[in-house]
Amino acid sequence: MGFGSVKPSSEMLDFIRKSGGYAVLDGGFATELERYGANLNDPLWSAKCLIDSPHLVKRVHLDYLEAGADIIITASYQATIQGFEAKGFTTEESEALLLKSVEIAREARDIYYESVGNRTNLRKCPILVAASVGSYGAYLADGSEYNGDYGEAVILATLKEFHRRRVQVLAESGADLIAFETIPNKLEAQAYAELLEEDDIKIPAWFSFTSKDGVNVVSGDSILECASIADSCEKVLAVGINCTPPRFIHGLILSIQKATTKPILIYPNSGETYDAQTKEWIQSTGVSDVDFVSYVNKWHDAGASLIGGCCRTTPNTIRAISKTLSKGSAAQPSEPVTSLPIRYQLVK
Ligand code: MET
Ligand SMILES: [Zn+2]
Repeated sequence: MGFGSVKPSSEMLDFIRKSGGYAVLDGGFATELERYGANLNDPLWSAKCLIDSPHLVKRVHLDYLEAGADIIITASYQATIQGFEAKGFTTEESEALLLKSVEIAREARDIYYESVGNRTNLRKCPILVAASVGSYGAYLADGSEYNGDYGEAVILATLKEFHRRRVQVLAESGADLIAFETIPNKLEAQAYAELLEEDDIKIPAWFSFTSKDGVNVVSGDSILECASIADSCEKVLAVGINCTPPRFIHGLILSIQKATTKPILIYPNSGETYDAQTKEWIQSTGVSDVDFVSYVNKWHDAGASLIGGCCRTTPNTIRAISKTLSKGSAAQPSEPVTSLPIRYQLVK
């Protein structure tokens, strides 16, 4: 199934409609890897497991699929060619590791489909694999993805150059879409939008920003301006917020709606705060799964249609979100989708 001349955002709306009015995203990926014993204290963070424990990456994808995720996000958040090269990998090996992140997610999806067997017919929609692209700040691994402060030396061209090859490789990887996650500022959103257009990227993308005050994105740039950049880019199929405390989500959904009619995605963290110095989450401020899930129908009613969790959320959170939305949603799938996952193809 190809997009033809149809806009990605309307294709996503169709996907959501077929899913019964919403789709469930997965939850914290690195969090789960750590729960399985992975040590992520490394500049590559979760991407380190692509090198030393791919079996855990597959396991975590499967856990989220079993918990009810309709869209799974690859372990490439902090996987960059520059980061792998710094570890001594060649450019070719680094690109192969990026591809591997998508291969593992696709394998997990195949295993899941096989495991549910005939019950696949009961699925409301195909499962999508979203190739994660974390921000430049995530590569720096100094916490600047949470303040968006890259200094004056980093200009639009720097960010485009930094991300270009990685985006090209992931676009040809067999993923269904690219998930630009935890975008901390306007400049990086602009860089992604220009790359998507100039490099004739053949798969669509979502733009997901991060906020720490519920008003602006973490750099202080206006969420309205950020969402407008996403709105203007035809290859962007959904716009939203991730890795942001649950208490800010409702207001941010209302703000994003002022800038775009594209589907809105939200996958908040647990509400705990990340300490970039100690590289630890401060536990005391978080909300429990029960509290988290109590917001979910409110977010859906406010207009979010793609809902999941980010750091410190778990398969239990996703299971609870899936259950809550299925109870709260009056809409039923309008038609069963029995085919294997669609591969989005943009034809210019
Ligand atoms: N998808 C990524 C993960 O769950 C997002 C991290 S946000 C810092 O690990
Ligand atoms: Zn996160």
